[in-house]
Amino acid sequence: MTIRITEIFYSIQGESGTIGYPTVFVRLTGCPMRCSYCDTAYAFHGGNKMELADIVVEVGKYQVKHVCVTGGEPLAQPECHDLMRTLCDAGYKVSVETGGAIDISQVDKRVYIVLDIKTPASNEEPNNKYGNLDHIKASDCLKFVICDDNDYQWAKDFVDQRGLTEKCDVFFSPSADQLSATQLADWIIRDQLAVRMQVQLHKILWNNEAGR
Ligand SMILES: C[S@@+](CC[C@H](N)C(=O)[O-])C[C@H]1O[C@@H](n2cnc3c(N)ncnc32)[C@H](O)[C@@H]1O
Ligand SMILES: Nc1nc2[nH]cc(C(=O)O)c2c(=O)[nH]1
Ligand code: SF4
Ligand SMILES: [Mg+2]
Repeated sequence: MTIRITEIFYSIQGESGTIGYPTVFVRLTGCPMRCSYCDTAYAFHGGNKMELADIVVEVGKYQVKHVCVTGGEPLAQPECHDLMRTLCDAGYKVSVETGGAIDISQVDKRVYIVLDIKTPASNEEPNNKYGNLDHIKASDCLKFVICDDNDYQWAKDFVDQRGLTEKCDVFFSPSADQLSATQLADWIIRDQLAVRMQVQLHKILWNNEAGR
């Protein structure tokens, strides 16, 4: 079984609930979406087909507990499920970053799902598969990348109306170079939201899109 891979690298997790852990990133190639702010457009095309067994060998070169399966859109390749299952079986703590346009119901229950809900300014909000919310575990998380004040209001209302902070962690993150982190923090405090503020740690540390 082969999977198209853009890169496998070791860094510090810069996002979501596992932020700060040394992590191996497996970045799958290809994405059906085109978010306005996407910092990973280099993963839309290209990459190399790799055997699942060779991916596991590459990950095994690092002394690490955490593996983050990302992209592109990792779930766009159905073989991603075999990869995640194999990594879980090997004892890794596996997370998957998904943009929410593809069904998550078949994701292995041991995997920590980071489900991005696309906002209006991403231009991909119509592609959110809202049925995915029914498959989120209490240990998973939801994430909103906020581009402007309209996105903030939209995300706030979305979370409020569905009581999402009662369901799992909810992250609000500013779109890099588009919305100031301080502005987003001020809005969250003003409205006393029960969400978790997040900035991409790797961009602070290395000022690049991946941190590798
Ligand atoms: C590159 S995506 C890959 C996984 C999946 N396609 C998704 O969108 O969740 C990983 C994460 O980076 C976030 N991201 C991409 N570009 C960003 C930017 N310019 N500022 C902040 N977060 C960004 C995405 O919203 C997503 O949560
Ligand atoms: N350091 C680092 N942390 C990350 N967390 C999620 C990433 C992603 O691109 O999905 C990412 C990434 O690209 N680099
Ligand atoms: S879904 Fe993820 S990889 Fe695809 S365009 Fe949006 S941020 Fe980029
Ligand atoms: Mg990234």
